[in-house]
Amino acid sequence: MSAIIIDGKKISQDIKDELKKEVEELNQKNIFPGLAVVLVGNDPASKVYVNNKKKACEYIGIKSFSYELPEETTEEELLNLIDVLNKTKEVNGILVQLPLPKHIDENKVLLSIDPIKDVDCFHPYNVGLVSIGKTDGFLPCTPAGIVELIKRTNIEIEGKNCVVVGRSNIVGKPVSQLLLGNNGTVTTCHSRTKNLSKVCQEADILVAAIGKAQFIKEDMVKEGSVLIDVGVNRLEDGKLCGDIDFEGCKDKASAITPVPGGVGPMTIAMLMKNCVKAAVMQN
Ligand SMILES: Nc1nc2c(c(=O)[nH]1)N[C@@H](CN(C=O)c1ccc(C(=O)N[C@@H](CCC(=O)O)C(=O)O)cc1)CN2
Repeated sequence: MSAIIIDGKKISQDIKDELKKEVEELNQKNIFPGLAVVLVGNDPASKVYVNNKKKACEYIGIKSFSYELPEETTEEELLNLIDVLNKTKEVNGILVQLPLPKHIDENKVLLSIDPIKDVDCFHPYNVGLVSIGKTDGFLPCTPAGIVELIKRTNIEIEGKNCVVVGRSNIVGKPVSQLLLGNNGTVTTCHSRTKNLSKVCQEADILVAAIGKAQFIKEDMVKEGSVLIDVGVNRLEDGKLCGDIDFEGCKDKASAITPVPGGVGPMTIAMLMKNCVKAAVMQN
């Protein structure tokens, strides 16, 4: 069997085009969405992601306010900036790029963002809303991107055995919640899960968010399953790869996301969607 390669680049471009139109209509009603993008430190990957977010804003017509702060920025300075952004009317969404430098308490920072401007959907208030099935507000970007990829490929989630490998706050836990909200039967696995291979072999939809290059091998996946790869790992030769052994699994799956060009671009598209939603909610 030859799997459908789910094209995250194309689907994310479709979403950005839809949002561009929506923003043009909002502008007619004097609504001008704005996003504050905050980067602390010198992490090279974070710099790339932040630049891509600013480019996406420009394409869609969202005004971006950029704050690139030095590595030595104190927690208090960052909290003060967020306080100002919380009160700035032109800023509808606040994004603090993660990871933050070690001396800054990430939870404290995420808690300080006004939930109505929390376009990453990291604030416990918004996380709570998603967990009780309220999905008309902000949705967590990578998890919502995964669900969107599945739906736009016309794959049914309802009644499917969904296995999520990874339990991070950014991906594993929230994607499990969203799949459950879509009536999937969800198992969340982690480093202490017993018989992981056996659990994965039962998956109709397998989401790999482990952070280990090519961890999911062909013998761990079911024939005809849908494989979603959240990993972004760099191999010794400098090439990017996911948490799934793409070459080994692609002929066994019915659909699979590549890395790069699968889930990654969807994270930014869904962030943009939340920004537009934020502007609408605040007006
Ligand atoms: N505040 C946030 N911080 C972080 C998030 C987040 O959603 N909000 N997620 C990740 C990083 N991230 C977005 O910020 C992100 C990661 C990867 C991609 C992406 O498009 N990946 C490409 C490959 C990229 C490359 O060439 O290196 C792909 O998979 O095709 C986009 C966004 C952690 N921090």
